[in-house]
Amino acid sequence: MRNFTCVHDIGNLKSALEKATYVKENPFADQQIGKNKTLLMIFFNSSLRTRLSTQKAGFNLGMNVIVLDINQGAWKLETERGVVMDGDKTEHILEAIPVMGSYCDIIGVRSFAQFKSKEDDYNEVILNQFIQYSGKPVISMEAATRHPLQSFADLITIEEYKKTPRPKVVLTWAPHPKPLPQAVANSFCEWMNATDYEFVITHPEGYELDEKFVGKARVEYDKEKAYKDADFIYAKNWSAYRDPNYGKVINMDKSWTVDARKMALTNNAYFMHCLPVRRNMIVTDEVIESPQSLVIPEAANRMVSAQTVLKEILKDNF
Ligand SMILES: CCC[C@H](NC(C)=O)C(=O)O
Ligand SMILES: NC(=O)OP(=O)(O)O
Repeated sequence: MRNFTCVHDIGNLKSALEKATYVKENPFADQQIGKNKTLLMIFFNSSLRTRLSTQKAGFNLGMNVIVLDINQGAWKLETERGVVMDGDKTEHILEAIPVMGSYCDIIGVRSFAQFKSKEDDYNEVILNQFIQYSGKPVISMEAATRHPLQSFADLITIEEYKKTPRPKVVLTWAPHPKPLPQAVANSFCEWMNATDYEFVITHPEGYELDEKFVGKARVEYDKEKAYKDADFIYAKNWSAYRDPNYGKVINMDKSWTVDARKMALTNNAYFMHCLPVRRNMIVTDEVIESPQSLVIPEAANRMVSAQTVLKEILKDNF
C-alpha cells in the first residue's frame, strides 16, 4: 500500500481485519519496522483522537513522529495556484509540501472540506497535492470527502461487537449548530458498502449524500423505520451536500437527536459516534452514557487502525 485515502487502498477487508486483530493483540511486536523512519503529521484543522492515536501508533512501530499545526506557528499557506501572493499568505503549498516531504518518510494530512468550492473539495485538491508533490506515502487523517482511519476503526469495532454475521447498521444524521463536513458520513458509507452488512442511511430531506458514497445503501427518510431492529446506530452530523445548499445547515430538527425512545425501537443496538460529539444535540446524555454506547472502545480502536495502516505502508515501501 502506497497511500491510504479510502477503503480501496487497504485491499481485502477480511485480510485487513485479520492484520488489525494481530496489531491489537501484539501492539509492540513490530518496533523495529519503523526504526529511523519519520512520520510527519500535518493538521490544517483541530484534532484530539487522530493526533494522539496516530502518534502512538507511530511510536509503537519505532518511528520518530513530528506534528505540525499549519495554522499555529507555521506560515499561512496559499493553496491556490496562480494567485498573486500580496495578501496574508506567506508561503505557497507548492514549496511547503516538497520541503515537508524532505524531512519525513510518511506524511499524514488532515485538511477538511473548506466549502468554498464543492469541485475543489470533492476533487480532494489539497490531499492530492500532498500525494503529487511530497514524494512520500500519504495517509488521510480526514480530508475533504473521507476519513478512512476513522472508518477502519469503526469497522474493527462493529466486527468486535456484532452478535450476528450480517448486522443491521444504521447511519443517522443528527442536528449540529455548525456546518460540518460530509467526510465521516461518506467514509462510513464507503466502508459499510464494502461489507455484507444490512446498511441503512436515514436523514431529513435535503441532506442526501453524494450518490457515489451512498452506493447500494437503503436511504430511509422515516427515522423510526430505520431504527427498527437495528443492531448498530452510528450517529453523525453533516452539512448539506446538494446545491444550492452545499456546506450549509438547513435543518436543526431536534427530533433527530439520538434518544432512548428511538433506541428502544432497535434490537438493543449499540450506539457509535466518531467523537467529538455535542451532547443533547447529536445524542442525549442517557444514550451516550448507556452500556450500549461504544464511543470509547471505538476511539481506542483508532490506534489499531492507524498502526495497521502505518505497518502496511512501512512494509510495502521501505
Ligand atoms: C472526526 C470529526 C471531525 C469533524 N468534526 C468537527 C466538529 O469538525 C467532522 O465532523 O468531520
Ligand atoms: N474522530 C476523530 O477523528 O477525532 P479528532 O477529530 O479528535 O481527531
